Amino acid sequence: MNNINIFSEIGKLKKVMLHRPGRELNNLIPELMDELLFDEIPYLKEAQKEHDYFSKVLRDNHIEVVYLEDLVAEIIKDRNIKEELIEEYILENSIDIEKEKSLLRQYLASFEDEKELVLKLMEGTRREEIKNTSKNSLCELVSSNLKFITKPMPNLYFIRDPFTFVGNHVSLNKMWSKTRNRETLFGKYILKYHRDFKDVNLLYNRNYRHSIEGGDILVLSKDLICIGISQRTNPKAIEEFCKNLFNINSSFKTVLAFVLPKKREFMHLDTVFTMIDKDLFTIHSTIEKNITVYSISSNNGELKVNTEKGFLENILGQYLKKDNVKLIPCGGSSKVDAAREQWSDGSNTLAIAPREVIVYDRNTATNRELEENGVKLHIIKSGELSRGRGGPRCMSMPIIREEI
Ligand SMILES: NC(=O)NCCC[C@H](N)C(=O)O
Repeated sequence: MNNINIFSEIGKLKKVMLHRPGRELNNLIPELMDELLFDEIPYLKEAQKEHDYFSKVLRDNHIEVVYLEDLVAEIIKDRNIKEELIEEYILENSIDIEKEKSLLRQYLASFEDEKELVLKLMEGTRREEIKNTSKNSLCELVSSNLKFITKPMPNLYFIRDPFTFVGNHVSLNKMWSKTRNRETLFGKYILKYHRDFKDVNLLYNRNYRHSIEGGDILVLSKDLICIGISQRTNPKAIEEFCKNLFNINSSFKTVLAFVLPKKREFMHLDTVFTMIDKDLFTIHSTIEKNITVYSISSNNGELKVNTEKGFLENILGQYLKKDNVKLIPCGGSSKVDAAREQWSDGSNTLAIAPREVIVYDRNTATNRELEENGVKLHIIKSGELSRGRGGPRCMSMPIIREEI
């Protein structure tokens, strides 16, 4: 089997990448909440406990768990790569003051331990960590009142979004927000230098103009991918992704593009729709009623786009060659439970095998519906992790799944 093998959302999961929430969460402050895409401040110690339990459930089910921070630490053992990463990180954080840049460079280079350096880049640097006593220019005077030299990256534990393994390939995503595009730098480095990933073909690149995020990309079968046209993913990016996908010698024949409301609570397709089995999905009812779906395929090297007609079950059934596709409503039949539980990622399940999923404990109505449909649940705690607006699927990046 290849180093990367993702031809469904449900094939037995063999290897997955995570990021353990770190001190970046301790750098969240109310005035930066909107910019950093958080609604609340999670309690780090509990968030780590919950995340460690998530990781244990995966390992107890014979899934190899690798951490992004360890992969990056491995490659920066090479001093040249370490320097290159520090330079690019400084550039991406748009620091205008030369003196500050050079102090930050020295500070970061002083981290001997590679993993500590990676965790520091993720955490951000508070102004008090580096003393720049000179206040000669207007920029220096103004920035002396700012709390951070580099801001934290608190969304990194939603590792689903910055890059996405598809088939034997990868999409290094261009993120909708400036803050999250910094996260894709770690993806860039492992895809460029890590022995397990450096020969993988790119379906998209972080320096492309239009945004596409991993939460919008769902690989349903070796033929079919679904992508959300969402707050975060632009139709132009989907066209470029499709061109590359169809040009590369891959098995995929069709991409279904789902039009989503451009709202924070539905920011990605996987906040409203996930795959549980070959013919079973979760859905949020607001989406199901109004959804427009376009199919994209390749016709003599050109993209061919059609508007699909009919119910979502039937559209999916047609492309998956299944007669009875069933959609399980998030929150069951209650509109109140549906709205509450979608907000806390009730629809954001992570399948570790067909009809076997990891879910948050708090979404009791959705979990009941899933069990009534014969789905095996692995329930994890969610008091702190859910505060970032992402669930088990958002917190995982599958690398290898068995084919189904
Ligand atoms: N795939 C996902 O839906 N990921 C959740 C991302 C949550 C994060 N706070 C964000 O706004 O980007």
